[in-house]
Amino acid sequence: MESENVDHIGIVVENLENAINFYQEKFGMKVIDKEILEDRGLKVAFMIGKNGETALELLEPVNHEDLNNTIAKFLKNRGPGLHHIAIRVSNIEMSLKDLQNEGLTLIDKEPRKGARGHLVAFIHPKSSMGTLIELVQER
Ligand SMILES: C[C@@H](C(=O)O)C(=O)SCCNC(=O)CCNC(=O)[C@H](O)C(C)(C)COP(=O)(O)OP(=O)(O)OC[C@H]1O[C@@H](n2cnc3c(N)ncnc32)[C@H](O)[C@@H]1OP(=O)(O)O
Repeated sequence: MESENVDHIGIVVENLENAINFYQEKFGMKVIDKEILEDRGLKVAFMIGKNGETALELLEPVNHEDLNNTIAKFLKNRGPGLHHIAIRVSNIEMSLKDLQNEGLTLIDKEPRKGARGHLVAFIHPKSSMGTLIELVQER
């Protein structure tokens, strides 16, 4: 399959506003999008630097105590920090088929609507060298 670029790097945080201030004040990054993903129980912010190629996606669970929420569970088990990388592709359905044929384990067999209205799908970290990988197709 072909990748376009690293779309974003997902970082789990304890407190979204504190994390936004940190990346703004220390690294001069700016927020390009902030939303609450009701269906995922997440508050997210995307931040970029001056040239804006690859974004950071900061993720905080709406309810830290809900351990059915993957991000709340991650925060409890591993603490804040790097969570996933997202690779942008032009045809997500074809990329998923290719990766499945290559023997990777798909968490999402079908793409679904993710942040910023894009189509997204995740690959299991156990089949991708220990890193959770998200595919993203812009729409
Ligand atoms: C905003 C929106 C978007 O981007 O548009 C999103 O949905 S973003 C982000 C929120 N959505 C997601 O993350 C969806 C995809 N993620 C998932 O489905 C889940 O988090 C899994 C990756 C399947 C892990 O869930 P599970 O309940 O199995 O977790 P667990 O704590 O029992 O961990 C099982 C094993 O996976 C490892 N593990 C867990 N999370 C990991 C991560 N982020 N990166 C690498 N390894 C990870 C644990 O260390 C453990 O390894 P050991 O067995 O060796 O101890």
